[in-house]
Amino acid sequence: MNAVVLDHITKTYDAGKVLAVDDVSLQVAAGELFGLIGPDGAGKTSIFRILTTLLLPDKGHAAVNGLDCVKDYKAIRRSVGYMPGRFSLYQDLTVAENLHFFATLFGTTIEANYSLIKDIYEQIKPFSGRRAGKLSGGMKQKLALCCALVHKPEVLFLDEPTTGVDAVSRKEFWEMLKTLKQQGITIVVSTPYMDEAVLCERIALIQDGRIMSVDTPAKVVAAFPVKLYAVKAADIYRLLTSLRGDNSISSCYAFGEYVHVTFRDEAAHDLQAWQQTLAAQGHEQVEVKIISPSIEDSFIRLMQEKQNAQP
Ligand SMILES: Nc1ncnc2c1ncn2[C@@H]1O[C@H](COP(=O)(O)OP(=O)(O)OP(=O)(O)O)[C@@H](O)[C@H]1O
Repeated sequence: MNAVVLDHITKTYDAGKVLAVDDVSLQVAAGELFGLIGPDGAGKTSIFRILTTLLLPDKGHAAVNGLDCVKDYKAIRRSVGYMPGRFSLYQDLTVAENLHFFATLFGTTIEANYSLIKDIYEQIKPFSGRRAGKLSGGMKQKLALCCALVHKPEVLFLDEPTTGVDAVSRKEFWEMLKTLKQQGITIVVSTPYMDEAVLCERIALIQDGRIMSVDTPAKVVAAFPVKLYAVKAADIYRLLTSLRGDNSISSCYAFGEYVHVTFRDEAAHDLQAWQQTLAAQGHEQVEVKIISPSIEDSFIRLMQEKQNAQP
């Protein structure tokens, strides 16, 4: 069964002036760890708010566990956990008080479902008397996750849970999600970090309210239609400027210390000859290689294809 269904969902704001979600359809299977991947303003929060019954769509239907997000909102609210992008915690309440508060809201107790949160809560238990406002980002994130889990939800919605959190806490967080998944919970998580996409079973790449691709991370990357090259030189800015002036190049963008390049034609490009051409143009310490695309490369490619398709 599908745990989450979006069927041609559209959402606008400001009397239709802002199109936040544009005819989105997708399904998440029960027990899946599904990622909604896209930059700020892509429409991720709007989708989460529709699925958690906090926002009405303009058009389309949405369902969670077979329940309609409009008609069955009360039943959905009981059966889902939601960790909003900006922390949902009460800053003046302590760690223990926050957790107790959320348990009481759902008519349960911390003890009733303690096995589900135990591994996560044990990590913040030494600070149980500390006010939430005085916790580090990583600890707030763990507490917010415990609060979203305390009523044992069947589906967990996590909106950018790792934004603003340090690298170690991010890694730990994804480990926790894997454990929760093993316990049968369906997880829908959004992130602007493309490197986190590979940690999901399936992903939807979203931009300007539209889904550009839905598949496993491996298949999204495998669908990259052309060869991808990485070029570097001592002066990366100068290199980028001269590559942008080359008509045979279809796309080029800075990517870490390299520039990623695709060509208009798929003829074999002699790496050595290209390196020599760039050196003859005055570029120093030139390095050219063929690379495998990442999710971010796929995202950029799909975005460009979308832009090119626009009239
Ligand atoms: N209440 C609102 N009124 C007007 N415009 C809004 C409102 N909420 C969101 N928007 C706009 O709708 C679009 C989608 O926003 P949304 O918050 O759903 O995206 P997001 O991917 O979650 O990004 P972010 O991480 O920045 O929240 C953006 O252009 C945003 O500015």
